[in-house]
Amino acid sequence: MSDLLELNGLTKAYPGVVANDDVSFRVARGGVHALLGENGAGKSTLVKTIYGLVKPDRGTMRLDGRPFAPAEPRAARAAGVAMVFQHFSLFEALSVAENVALGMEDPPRSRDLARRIREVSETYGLPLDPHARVGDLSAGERQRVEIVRCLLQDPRLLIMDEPTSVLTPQEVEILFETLRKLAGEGTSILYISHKLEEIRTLCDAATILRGGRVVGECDPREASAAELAERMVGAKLTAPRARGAAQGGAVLTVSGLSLKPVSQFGTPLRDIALELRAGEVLGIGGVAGNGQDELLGALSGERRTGPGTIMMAGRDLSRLGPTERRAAGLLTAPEERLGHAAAPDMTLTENAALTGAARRGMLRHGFLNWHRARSFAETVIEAFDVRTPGAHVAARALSGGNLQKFVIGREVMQDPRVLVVNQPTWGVDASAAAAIRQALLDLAAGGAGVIVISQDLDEILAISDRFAALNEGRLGASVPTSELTMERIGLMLGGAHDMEAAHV
Ligand SMILES: Nc1ncnc2c1ncn2[C@@H]1O[C@H](COP(=O)(O)OP(=O)(O)OP(=O)(O)O)[C@@H](O)[C@H]1O
Repeated sequence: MSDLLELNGLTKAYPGVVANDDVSFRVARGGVHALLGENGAGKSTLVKTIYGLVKPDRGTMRLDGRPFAPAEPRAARAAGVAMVFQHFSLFEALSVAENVALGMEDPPRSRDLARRIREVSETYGLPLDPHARVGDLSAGERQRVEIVRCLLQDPRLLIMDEPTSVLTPQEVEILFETLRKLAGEGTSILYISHKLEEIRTLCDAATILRGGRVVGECDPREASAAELAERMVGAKLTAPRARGAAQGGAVLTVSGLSLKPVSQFGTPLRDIALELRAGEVLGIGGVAGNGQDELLGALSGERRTGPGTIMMAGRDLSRLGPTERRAAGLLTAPEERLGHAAAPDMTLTENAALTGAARRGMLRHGFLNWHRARSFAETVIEAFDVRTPGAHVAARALSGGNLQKFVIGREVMQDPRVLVVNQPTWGVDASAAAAIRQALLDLAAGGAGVIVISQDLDEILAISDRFAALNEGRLGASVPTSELTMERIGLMLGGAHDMEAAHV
């Protein structure tokens, strides 16, 4: 197999950090090449360089043997490079075809475009209706739109940054079949993921980055996931400590909680009830878009619900706003870290003050004590191993996983009575994910109640005492995790919990 892409000595520095340091490797034609590395290792910077979004300080690239230095994404696309980003960039109110047309330099007439979308989606097994409105599509279908948009450009290199984090296991299967077919036809794929088992089944080559440098190349099919993880971090991983917290009385009782969606694309919450005891972790699973964001919004106080629906140790919190709920000890960390959990242009100190001011004694006579805010931010950075030059750095300059560690650490370190987190380890590397899970377990062991909303079933099974499924805005009855099988979970996620219980 000849090489399609060749990187030679790529170097890119940001203030205080060398994101890519003399990076060289080759991607074979028709190869599925993984880019591995812990959070902040420099993976995104590297693929952004290939896609013309980042200009390297030094180093060169060759595509098909010819010098390649795209000044902007348009130039990279013209040369046959396509990229599917971690975050979707689609307009919900527009149709699939309209969204695809927006990303094209020279879109064909709409009837022709709809036909081409159908052709591509049939050829690659990615069922998609060109006239469907994007707002009505699931996360997996939205990703198909992004992929089909790339395929219409006939790419020679397709870059995918964490493509499976929002997909169900079935959708992952479909995606992998598509990628294998593309590779079989000669398209090269550069694939970033923290899910090492997936990399082992999909990829035929891997480059491992650590601290911006290439520290190894391997065939991931011949390495175990543990070996890959250890090469990424350069140390042996420790398994999470088991815990044995005694569970106390109820700290949070939710009953009759219903909520209308904010937009026509939202999910209503329907008569949700749950009881969370001190010292326990309740896992809430479900396919994306079944009310996870809405449930978090109702618990955080961003949306208000009827009186008596949210009770904390006998006190009615349902009419209180987020600040008052925080003061009472009910803390939350939403899924979307940039923009929701953290303000992108604010420094880490400012972001620490945003949610930590009251509980960490930063307010005096209505003024903020910046010294305390900074020292709280520094404590979180230290305790959660957030890789950044310091607390003065803006949230948007952190790599995704490092910002996630900061956001979770900021809440954990405020000593909550109840902590609710949504997708706590999304985009976080294996060792940092283990650290975050351990922090949640420790919090529960210390007597707090913890609710973990996640699409990662392995995660839920690893840390929860009980599991409940969210399906179309309804929360099924919870079941002790020790009694669960994958088959039963599948039925619960599909909304069949009561039927299933009746058969047991
Ligand atoms: N625009 C920027 N300004 C300042 N620093 C940046 C910028 N972009 C990235 N960095 C820094 O460069 C380093 C590499 O970041 P990068 O996003 O490439 O890592 P990554 O391997 O993709 O991480 P993750 O797995 O968390 O997404 C990090 O230390 C990050 O903080």
